[in-house]
Amino acid sequence: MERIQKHIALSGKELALGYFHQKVKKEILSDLDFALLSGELTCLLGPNGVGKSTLIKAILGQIQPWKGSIQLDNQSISNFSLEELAKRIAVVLTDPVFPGNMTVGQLVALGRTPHTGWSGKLNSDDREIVEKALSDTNISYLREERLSEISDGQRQKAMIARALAQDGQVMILDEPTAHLDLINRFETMNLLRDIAHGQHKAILVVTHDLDIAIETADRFWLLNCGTPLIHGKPEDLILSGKINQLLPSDKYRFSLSRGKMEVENQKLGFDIEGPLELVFWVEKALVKAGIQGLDSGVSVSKEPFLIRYKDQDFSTLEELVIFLK
Ligand SMILES: Nc1ncnc2c1ncn2[C@@H]1O[C@H](COP(=O)(O)OP(=O)(O)OP(=O)(O)O)[C@@H](O)[C@H]1O
Repeated sequence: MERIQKHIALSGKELALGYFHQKVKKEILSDLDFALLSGELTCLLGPNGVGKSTLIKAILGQIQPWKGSIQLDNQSISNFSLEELAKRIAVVLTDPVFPGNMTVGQLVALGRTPHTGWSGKLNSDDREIVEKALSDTNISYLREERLSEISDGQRQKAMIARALAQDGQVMILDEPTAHLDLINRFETMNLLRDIAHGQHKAILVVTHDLDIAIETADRFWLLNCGTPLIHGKPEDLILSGKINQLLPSDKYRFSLSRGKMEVENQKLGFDIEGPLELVFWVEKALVKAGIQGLDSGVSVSKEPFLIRYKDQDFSTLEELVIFLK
């Protein structure tokens, strides 16, 4: 099989990261290795407080590793000034503060700041890059709109356009879908994947949005307390069961057939017969209603949808639950 050699844009080796809290050393991440590949959308997932933002801060040069090193294009990031890093790594943080009266065009133009210096004066190349960033994110029509007068989804696209205008090889986004509805969450992540693939950028997204990440990411990094970073294609991590690393307890499980986390259902004291996909939802409704034991089984059929219990037919689960209670 031909092996495709991927370009490692950013890597970390044997990293130890942490903080001093009242002069006491508090190590958050130990012995951490990672490699962020160009041309891919990578999602970093892990529970609250595990150290995802801490890792991002280290990549951005805001905190220094206690041990190990981070390499950007095979050079230690400690060799780069913060200005140089800003030219190469664009970042989109969760709750950025920009004046509401700033226009989308002005925000995206700010992405050129690391290249223009203090003057902020754009030359024709800069203007072209800003226009391209607006058009790549499909928001050219918003150029003159004020940030306070556009939707959360549009503002997130504008933030991504600003990061694109920065024209770095690496883009890092901290929870870019946090305030968005389902469709905008998909759109944002699909846009990021298109950018990673089309412009060969290495994109790292910190997210708690497992469903959308499974649909869109090329690679997962799973971070958990005290264990090495697990990485791989989402589908490989699901099939190998490594995805369960994200689960806090046995109460939850990752359903292979449904592709998402589920609460482990208590075992019912009766049978439900019928097509599997219908049985699943009948079981869910009965468990939620606290119905665990019945005198006889339940059957469910499709077309017409009917639930039968003791010779009686119900056309909705609501009717069945009312009857059983
Ligand atoms: N400036 C700081 N000084 C001391 N401890 C800190 C500091 N910032 C974060 N921490 C601690 O580091 C740990 C990791 O925090 P971090 O914000 O990196 O987690 P996270 O994985 O990004 O969490 P979340 O998913 O909630 O955003 C937490 O225990 C936090 O309290």
